Amino acid sequence: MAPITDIQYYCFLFCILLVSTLLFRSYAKKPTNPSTFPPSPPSLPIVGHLHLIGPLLHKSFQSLSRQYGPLISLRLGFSPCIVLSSAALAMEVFRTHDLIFAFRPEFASTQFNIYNGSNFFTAPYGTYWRFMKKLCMTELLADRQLAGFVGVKQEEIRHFLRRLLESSESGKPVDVGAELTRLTNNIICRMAMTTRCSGSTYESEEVRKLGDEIAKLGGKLGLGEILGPLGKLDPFGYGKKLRNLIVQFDELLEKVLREHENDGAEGTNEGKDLVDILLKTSKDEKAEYKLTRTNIKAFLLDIFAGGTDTSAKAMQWTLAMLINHPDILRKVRAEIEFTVGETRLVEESDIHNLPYLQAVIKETLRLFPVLPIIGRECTEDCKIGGYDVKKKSRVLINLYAIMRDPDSWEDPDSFRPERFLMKSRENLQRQEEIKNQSSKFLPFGGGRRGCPGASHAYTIMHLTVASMVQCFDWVNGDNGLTEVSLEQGAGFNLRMAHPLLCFPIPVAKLQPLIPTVL
Ligand code: HEM
Repeated sequence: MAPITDIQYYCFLFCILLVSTLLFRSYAKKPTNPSTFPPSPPSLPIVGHLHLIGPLLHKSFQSLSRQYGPLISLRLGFSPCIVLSSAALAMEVFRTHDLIFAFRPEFASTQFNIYNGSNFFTAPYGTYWRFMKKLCMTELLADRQLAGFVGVKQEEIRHFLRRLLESSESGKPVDVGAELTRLTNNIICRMAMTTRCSGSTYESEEVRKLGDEIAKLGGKLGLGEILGPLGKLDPFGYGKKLRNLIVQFDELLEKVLREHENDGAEGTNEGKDLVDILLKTSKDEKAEYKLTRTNIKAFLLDIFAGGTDTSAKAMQWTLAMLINHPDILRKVRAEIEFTVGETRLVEESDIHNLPYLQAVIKETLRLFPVLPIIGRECTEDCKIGGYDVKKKSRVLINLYAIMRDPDSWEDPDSFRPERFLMKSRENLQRQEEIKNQSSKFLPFGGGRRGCPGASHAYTIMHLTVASMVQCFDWVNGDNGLTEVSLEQGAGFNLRMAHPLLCFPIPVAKLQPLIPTVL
């Protein structure tokens, strides 16, 4: 069958909506007391509010919330949802009602996942989720465990710098996004399984590619959500493709698990990778939850699909902002030069002495949260912002709007890393302001379902961006323009609309430090 175009896809979705909504409306009941429910913009009979939504969902939600308030009720085709766009309301979800909102909505696409029901990301709040969360925080993604991978991260960043240097020698621009994705994938892959794959890089490379494709297809399938239950019909076969990819992923992981089992995973966790820890836990008869083989593979899929592309995209935005703000790039470099000197490459242990670099990363995540919207579902009726929210409502939290809200942030659309810095002589009011940032700076979500990989993501972003700035000057490779286009691409992730192509120019005195052979 010839590949379908996006236009055909949208037309098809529209036709199905037209027919099915007419049927649905004849059965649907109106709420008994609509006035206590969140306000809703005027809707059309068939598409609901779809006509108000552009290709950038987070931006469309942001402009609707500016018009109708920070809590609105929408219907996107067949999908009703409540959209929340202020820090105060997010805190009601993450703090006041954290427990009843510790669930994720069920998406039609999950039925194409052969691990459905075993993933950590989508798991309902219950024994399995609590067990995995604890395992993440105390072992898998605990600082102690991550510290054991300092060498892996350093080595992979050296490889990355080497590749940049080779590109600069070839005179061709580098696709920065592709290189960063390769870097973050390689790091996660080695952390998860490479202690046993080091002899044959085939599995790790394949797992990396599949994880990447699965994440992309998952995003595409999300579009079918507007069909509601009809999305399950999988009109264009994306679901089938997704299932096939996960089956391939599964076969590779089986091989990796068997290799690990043959080598044995006894003793302490020291020097062990994530698969070792997961296998050891699955054999623990006294564990509060009996981890299955499918749980292990589903968790690995979660961290490949959710933990690599995210950091890579955030770093692309950071570099773009630094190219567009050369004065800020100079400050980051000066800080590195002052702290690290010019005789060695920056290391993980230097990061805590680089507050300005940290502020730059935070400011980028504030302006460009790579997961701009997060979904939660409540298990009980509750009140948010004084409005009634019904049990099982799908609540979408617009992190993008929250972190650009003029009521929370001064000059919200400007890139000003200084807002995250506190000087020792700062007045009390400013100290209080910085302390309060945690309730409105939410790139990793919040509450008990907040991202467990934040600490790892920060380390990778700090170290990589510091290395890129320390070793190279960056010139935009797009048609000789000085500034990088900050246009956002369509999709569920906040990505750049155009590939970030750049010429890395090595800083002469540091070039000899980039290893030629690793
Ligand atoms: C810049 C990088 C990253 C960003 C911006 C990010 C952001 C997020 C966000 C917004 C959520 C949803 C939180 C919520 O519902 O409140 C999330 C969940 C999650 N993230 Fe990340 N993430 C990043 C990197 C990572 C990494 C490196 C890993 C793993 C190594 C990871 C693993 C997860 C997992 C497993 C969940 C699901 C947690 C749950 O449902 O309990 N993330 N992330």
